[in-house]
Amino acid sequence: MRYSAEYQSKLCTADEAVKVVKSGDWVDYGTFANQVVELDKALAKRKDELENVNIRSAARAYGPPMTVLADPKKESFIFNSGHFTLIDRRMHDYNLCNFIPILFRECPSYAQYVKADVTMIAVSPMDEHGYFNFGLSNTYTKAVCDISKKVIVEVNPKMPRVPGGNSESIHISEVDMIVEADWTMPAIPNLPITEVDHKIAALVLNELEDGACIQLGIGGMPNALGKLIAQSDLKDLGAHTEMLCDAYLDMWEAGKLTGKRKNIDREKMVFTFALGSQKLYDFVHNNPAVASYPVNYTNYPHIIAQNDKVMSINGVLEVDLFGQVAAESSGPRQISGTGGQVDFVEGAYLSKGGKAFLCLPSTYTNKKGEMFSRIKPTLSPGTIVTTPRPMVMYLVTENGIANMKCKSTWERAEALVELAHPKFQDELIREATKMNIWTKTNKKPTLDQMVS
Ligand SMILES: CC(=O)SCCNC(=O)CCNC(=O)[C@H](O)C(C)(C)COP(=O)(O)OP(=O)(O)OC[C@H]1O[C@@H](n2cnc3c(N)ncnc32)[C@H](O)[C@@H]1OP(=O)(O)O
Ligand SMILES: CCCC(=O)O
Repeated sequence: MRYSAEYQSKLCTADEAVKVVKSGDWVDYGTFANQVVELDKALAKRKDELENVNIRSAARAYGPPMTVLADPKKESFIFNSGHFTLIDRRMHDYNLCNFIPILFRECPSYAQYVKADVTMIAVSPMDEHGYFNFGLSNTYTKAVCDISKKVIVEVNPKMPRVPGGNSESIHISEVDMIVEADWTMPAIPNLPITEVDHKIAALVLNELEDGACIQLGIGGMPNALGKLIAQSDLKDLGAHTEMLCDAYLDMWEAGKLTGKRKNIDREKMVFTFALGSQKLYDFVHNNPAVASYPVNYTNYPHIIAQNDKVMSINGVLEVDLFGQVAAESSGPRQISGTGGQVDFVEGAYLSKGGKAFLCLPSTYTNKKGEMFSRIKPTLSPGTIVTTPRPMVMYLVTENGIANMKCKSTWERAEALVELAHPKFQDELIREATKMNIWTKTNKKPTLDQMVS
């Protein structure tokens, strides 16, 4: 094979490869399933030789990195993440991970602001033309490799080779070192579908039409919706999404996802990362029906909007009576991230016939069994707004669906009280009255009083 001599010359052990890391370096671990395993273990072994090495990543799909476990005092390794999964969140709870606020679509362009000394990325085996495919995560991987002083790939035959629109692979000539590995891709179990998920999904289903182009976020509700769509009469749906999850497989297997009515990437399921079951990973391998693109393609609103009837369906944590949406923190506790939420809310709104749905169960029950309303008079102190109120379109709970566009603050409050759990509605009305956004009961001043 043409590139085998070059491959052999760059091939080394993980221990040899990580010698390139120096104290004070920034090391990029990439996103989701492309985060390296063997190189991380090898780097952890250098704990006593290194200090102040910052690791940058987003959305960890495995357990905590060995570099973090080996150095809980953060003398040698400081772990940073631009988006929290359960794993990043737990590390952050224990002060073992920093959060970097990002707009996911902008990540490839952050290359101009960051120091990137070493990038380590898991890839699929090299093809006959000398390319390593990024497999399950296209995201901003190529952009960070492009600016990195050294690039190390961890080649894994279990990483699917995913056809791409662009930036889905790196050529051996751009790689400094190659390490081989054989770990299993992180499979995310299908989240159980609750009755509330099912009710929310059914409300969203009512809004969908033939030819819609679907973006689904993470969680049990999108999976419920995928299953409902699979059983529905809907036809010729398309997929242009940030995350490809198992719900798309359900829709595909039911013959719903033809992509025939898409205006761009016709007949292709477009995404920037895949996260789900091994069945999903087998599905994307060498499959001409899918195309991975970098996140600055999948997530830019003006690109999203080139397809008609874009239906964006994402999860949120809390909403206040003013319609501000919190999807990433509860008080100051970072739970998730902005991710691509605002990208798709805006992209769907701009799409002809498009709709953006932000969905939440009306209540949250904490570990002590106490139940709270997720619709709050005001967001709790410290809670971060993810989608600002003028951008918000449809809000959905198990109790109903409401379009916030063009609604005044009092109309929003009324609609949100309707979406709340009945147990909390009276209290919300009392608070709305105090805040002067409940015109049903508020005594409005007379004109004389107003001008005096
Ligand atoms: C991957 C994609 O989604 S692509 C689409 C665009 N991206 C986004 O929309 C990003 C923002 N959205 C998200 O990250 C998610 O949709 C979320 C976090 C809002 C919901 O995701 P889910 O998986 O349904 O969240 P889940 O119910 O598991 O809760 C996550 C955590 O938040 C906690 N939590 C949830 N609701 C609340 C609340 N109202 N108050 C306090 N904590 C809460 C849970 O206890 C859990 O914490 P724990 O794991 O430490 O126990
Ligand atoms: C890394 C971003 C994932 C998300 O949008 O939720």
